[in-house]
Amino acid sequence: MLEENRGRLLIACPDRQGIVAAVAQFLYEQSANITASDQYSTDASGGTLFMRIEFHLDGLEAREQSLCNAFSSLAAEFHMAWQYAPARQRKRMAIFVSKELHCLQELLWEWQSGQLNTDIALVISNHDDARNLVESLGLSFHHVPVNAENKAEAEAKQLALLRDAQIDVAVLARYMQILSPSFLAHYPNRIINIHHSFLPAFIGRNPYGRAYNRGVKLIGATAHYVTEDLDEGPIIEQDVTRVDHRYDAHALRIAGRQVERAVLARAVKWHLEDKVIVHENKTIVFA
Ligand SMILES: Nc1nc2c(c(=O)[nH]1)N[C@@H](CN(C=O)c1ccc(C(=O)N[C@@H](CCC(=O)O)C(=O)O)cc1)CN2
Repeated sequence: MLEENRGRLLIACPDRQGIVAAVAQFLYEQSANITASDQYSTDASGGTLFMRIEFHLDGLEAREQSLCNAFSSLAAEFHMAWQYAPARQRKRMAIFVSKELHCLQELLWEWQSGQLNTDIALVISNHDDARNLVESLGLSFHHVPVNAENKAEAEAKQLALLRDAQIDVAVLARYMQILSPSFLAHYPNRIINIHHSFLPAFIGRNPYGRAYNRGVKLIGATAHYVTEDLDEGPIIEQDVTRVDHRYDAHALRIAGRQVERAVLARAVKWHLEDKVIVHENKTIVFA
């Protein structure tokens, strides 16, 4: 379907009868055709309604300002928090990586194969290990070393790179530096991290080593939006795989890579397609 004529509306509001009908009627009156619609209510008697609607409208770009102005009246009537996103606007993505490259490789492969509808504007790393891989694809690579002494300066460099590249979303693909609150404030719910455990188990450093010591029978990975609370941001996607007593900590790390890369790729794809709503440190994913 032609992307330039496709728009998306994400809505969250107090639930009551008639909201879905009112939104559908609004789009009908705008001469739009609904191509996908999904909603979820936490509680039909007074909970919160979440909606994701995709629609087709010929000449959308020229009409979207007036459409949004008109929708804002309906949104006010239903006390909606809402977001409009035209499908034609590919999100510009930055990827942060440290020394483990498997998640970066998965994102690059999915992007190359057309699975991820995004422009990878740059890759930033605190190590140089990913340079050859990234530059072999003609992508921009920036080595920004980070240590306890230069953290503020390093983050200032990173933020300048993100600003100049007009980034919409950043992905921490096994990036092993904790981002400061001031850094995060620039990109609320627009930085996605892959944590290499099934959160909330094993928050923080060395989750596989701790999992080994605990004798777990499952290991997992969690993709979440990054917040000040380490590895406690809104969860977007998770998965697990079975392990047993024969796995040492290194074997757990190797087995975990497959889960990490798949979980991150799904989470990033859903974000790029405007399928994720964040509400009260949780997500509603219209996958
Ligand atoms: N503000 C946030 N920053 C980051 C998060 C997050 O949730 N909030 N996730 C991490 C990734 N991560 C686990 O997935 C993680 C990375 C690094 C460490 C850590 O303790 N690293 C260093 C300390 C580095 C520093 O102070 O910056 C260490 O090994 O001592 C814990 C968890 C990415 N950033």
